[in-house]
Amino acid sequence: MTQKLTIRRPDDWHLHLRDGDMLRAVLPHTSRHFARAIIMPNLVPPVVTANDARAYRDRILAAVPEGDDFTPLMTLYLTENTDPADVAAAHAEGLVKAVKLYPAGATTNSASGVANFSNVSKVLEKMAEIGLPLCMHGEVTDADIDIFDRESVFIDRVLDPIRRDHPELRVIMEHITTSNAVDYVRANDTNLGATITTHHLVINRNHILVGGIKPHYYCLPVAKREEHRLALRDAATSGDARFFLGTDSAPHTDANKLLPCGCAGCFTAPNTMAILAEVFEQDNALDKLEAFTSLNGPAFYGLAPNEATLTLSRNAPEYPSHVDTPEGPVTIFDPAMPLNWTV
Ligand SMILES: NC(=O)N[C@@H](CC(=O)O)C(=O)O
Ligand SMILES: [Zn+2]
Ligand SMILES: [Zn+2]
Repeated sequence: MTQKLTIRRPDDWHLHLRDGDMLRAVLPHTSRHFARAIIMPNLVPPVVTANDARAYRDRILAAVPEGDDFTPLMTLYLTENTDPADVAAAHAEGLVKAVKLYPAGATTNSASGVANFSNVSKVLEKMAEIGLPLCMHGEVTDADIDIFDRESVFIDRVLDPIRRDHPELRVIMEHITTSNAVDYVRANDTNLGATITTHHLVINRNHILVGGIKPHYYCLPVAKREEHRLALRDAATSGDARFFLGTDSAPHTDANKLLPCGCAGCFTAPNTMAILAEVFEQDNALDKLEAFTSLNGPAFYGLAPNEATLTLSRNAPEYPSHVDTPEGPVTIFDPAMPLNWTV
């Protein structure tokens, strides 16, 4: 039995760090294990312009604990008023690594997102031309579409048309949750990748709803049926370079989670690597963990993998149930299974 596993230091290709006190409280849980992360721009107000991204990057860098080596990879929040020239300048100076598309109203802080996709075609054209990837929260928001179908409908109605209009555009389907998304990625070999979260490899919708409602398992896109979780497991552990880790670690205080209308998001930064080692071992794929966490993502983004390494050893990890922040406690994702690997 493998007792130790050394892999290149991982990166997180989808991360929410928030701002201010929350940023300072949660960032160390990422920078301890991860060398880089794609930083989501859904602050209030959102990170829309190159100037916003520069200022946010500097606040993140100021919060990195001494001794940790962490590089935030910034993104811009796409709005219908986004200026293609501002995006191109931010890319040219190396400031941003992607632009993020939120359908208006789809998720946390997405009110400024895109309602009419034809209004962003000039920006997408520019991004295709300069090779700047588009990260997508892939869910439609139509009231008449069932929440469990919103990802698969998005693929047909939004994603596929955008890719046909802009075949050179590099697209990342973020936090995929369905076999439909896995199949779509597998059927397209150019300019398309997908991130998969830690929690969607572990939970299905029963975890949220059986035996009482479990707000800490509520995130968006919402977890689906078991067959979809198994499809995600198969994709993540296959070594297929189009699939890579984006934790979507999304801290909300317990006070904001445990409400009649609670926030969506799972906070997985502290125990993600321990959980993933468990998941990959269960699927006899420990040898594919490095590809998923440390190789496929950089390759898609055209970056070199990290030189530094991270070692996991066979020991039950110890971590608290929550992280204290000045805004209140933030509960750490409970994988609901014993874990046997420690970083
Ligand atoms: N995933 C979530 O459930 N929540 C994210 C937003 C997002 O990634 O959609 C958040 O910012 O809280
Ligand atoms: Zn999202
Ligand atoms: Zn997210």
